[in-house]
Amino acid sequence: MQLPSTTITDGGHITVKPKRTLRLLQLLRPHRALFTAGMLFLITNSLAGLAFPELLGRLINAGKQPEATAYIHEAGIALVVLLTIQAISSFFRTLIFVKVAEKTLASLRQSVYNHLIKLPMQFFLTRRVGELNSRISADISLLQETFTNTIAELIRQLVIIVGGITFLMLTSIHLTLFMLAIMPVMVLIAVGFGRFIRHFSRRVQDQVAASGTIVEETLQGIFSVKAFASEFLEMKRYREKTDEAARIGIQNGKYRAALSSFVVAGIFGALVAVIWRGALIGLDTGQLFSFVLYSVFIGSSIGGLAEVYASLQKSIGATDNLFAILDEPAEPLAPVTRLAPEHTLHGYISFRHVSFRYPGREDTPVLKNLSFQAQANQTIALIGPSGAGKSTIVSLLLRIYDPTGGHILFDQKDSSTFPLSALRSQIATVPQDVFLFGGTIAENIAYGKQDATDAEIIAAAQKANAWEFIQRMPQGLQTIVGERGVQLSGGQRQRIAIARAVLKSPRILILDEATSALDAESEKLVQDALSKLMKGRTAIVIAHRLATIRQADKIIVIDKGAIVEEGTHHELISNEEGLYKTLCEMQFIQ
Ligand SMILES: Nc1ncnc2c1ncn2[C@@H]1O[C@H](COP(=O)(O)OP(=O)(O)OP(=O)(O)O)[C@@H](O)[C@H]1O
Repeated sequence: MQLPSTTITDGGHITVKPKRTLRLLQLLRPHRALFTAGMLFLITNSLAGLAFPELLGRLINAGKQPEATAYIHEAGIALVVLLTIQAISSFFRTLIFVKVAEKTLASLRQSVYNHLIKLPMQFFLTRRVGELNSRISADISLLQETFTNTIAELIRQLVIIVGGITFLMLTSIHLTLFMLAIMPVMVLIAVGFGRFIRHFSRRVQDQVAASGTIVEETLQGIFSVKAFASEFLEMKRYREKTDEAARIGIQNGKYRAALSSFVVAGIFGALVAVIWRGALIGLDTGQLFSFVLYSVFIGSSIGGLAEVYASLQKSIGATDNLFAILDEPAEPLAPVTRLAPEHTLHGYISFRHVSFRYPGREDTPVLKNLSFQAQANQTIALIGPSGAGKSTIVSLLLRIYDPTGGHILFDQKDSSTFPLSALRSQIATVPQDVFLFGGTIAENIAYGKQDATDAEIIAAAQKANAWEFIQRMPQGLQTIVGERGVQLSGGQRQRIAIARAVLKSPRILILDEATSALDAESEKLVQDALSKLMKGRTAIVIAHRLATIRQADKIIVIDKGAIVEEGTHHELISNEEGLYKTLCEMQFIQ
């Protein structure tokens, strides 16, 4: 995948760069008013949290004041008010951030999908679809966390650190500096240590998983284990893996033990040192109490900041991946509402000296200087051995790819002068491997024409010889086809695809004959439907069974990307030396 120039990867580690952070924040732009409101609640919430230790300190000290009861009530009520403000602001802050995150992610999902579906075929050639899909959903979930929590946490922690230090400075600059010299260092060491341990725990889990795999595999393949008498070998392998897991686990335990003593000695030690020093310089109980509480707040915010930074780095990596997809140039597609007269096809097709190499396989010419014509309403059959280049011709016709040499003309005009969507909307394909979507039969037929009425769908199904079997199904047109149409037979799927093409009523028809033979009856139904469909249209037929193309106006024999013969069945069959004759003989056709 082509990554944008701003991506900086350093041994798999992604560093935060301002430009990339900005790109992440730009996603929030449409919701900036709502986001700002959320920010206000967040800041209110953080400030209220900040006042908490101070007020608590006052409450503790209130007993020593001359009119103790009044002071105690005052401080107590102030704390209740504070907690109410905190509760309310916390509610709205969470609500608003979730709203912003959900809206942002929905539009991000939509733009990534909308872009992805418009990317040219060559993008998909080098990527695994499953991987792309899980990548995108993982990256988007990461961003969900960022927009709901991470950004808010970052702000909250900054407010607490800055505000907390200010409060402390007001109490005692000397003690604050003392605290700052030891507390953050201890916290950061603890965070770093914690991360190291987490990495170690992952290694333990991997080892345990590896030993689990041995159990699973050997039990599934227990027959082979016994047949090869390898029980003792497997026992040894399992012992090694589990012993290793135990060894790493014990080592991990040592680090954990060290961390907990460090937390007790280091962090609590730092707190003790602060209280000690504070007592020495004469702070009273209340002041000392709020001082310690602020120190804890600040310490945990510094620790939290390190986590937030790591999580932001991951999100920026995720946005880089998503933006890399968005930065890929898409096909210039636009919805076809009405065909302009100059873009209406009349059915004449001409290949002129067309050459082609697949992107990424530039060293292998697939089509070599290919020229042929199809007059309007003619049927042209493409035949030739497997790998000759027949499907490639179809891909070029649909402009899935553009030729690397030569031209393809529709009605004497270069194919590149037609808008892609306008061109494709006038061509229908009935492919070999019919792909049916998981919806109803009606939806699948209407794929050729989204606004088709039920009557039109039924008429198309009748023309495609599909109506009879659809009618026999309990739910008729509303029958749900299973994933990839598994509940339908090959012949039935083909007839649905034909009905789709009937409904689309294309000017040009591309038929890729199924290689797997249908039974005689299905074959006849499919052939009948196809003959009806081909009438009055230009048809390009990729034929595997030569018996079906005798009536073609022209048969083009392709071998290794070049045309080796061209003519009608009768012309070609009389050439004793020809490839067509040989192929016919192999299929017992006279
Ligand atoms: N996406 C691709 N990337 C690279 N090479 C490809 C790609 N698709 C096909 N090819 C190569 O192009 C050549 C022509 O393939 P094509 O699918 O057009 O042949 P075909 O005549 O339709 O074969 P079949 O009858 O088996 O379907 C083959 O050598 C094939 O390996």
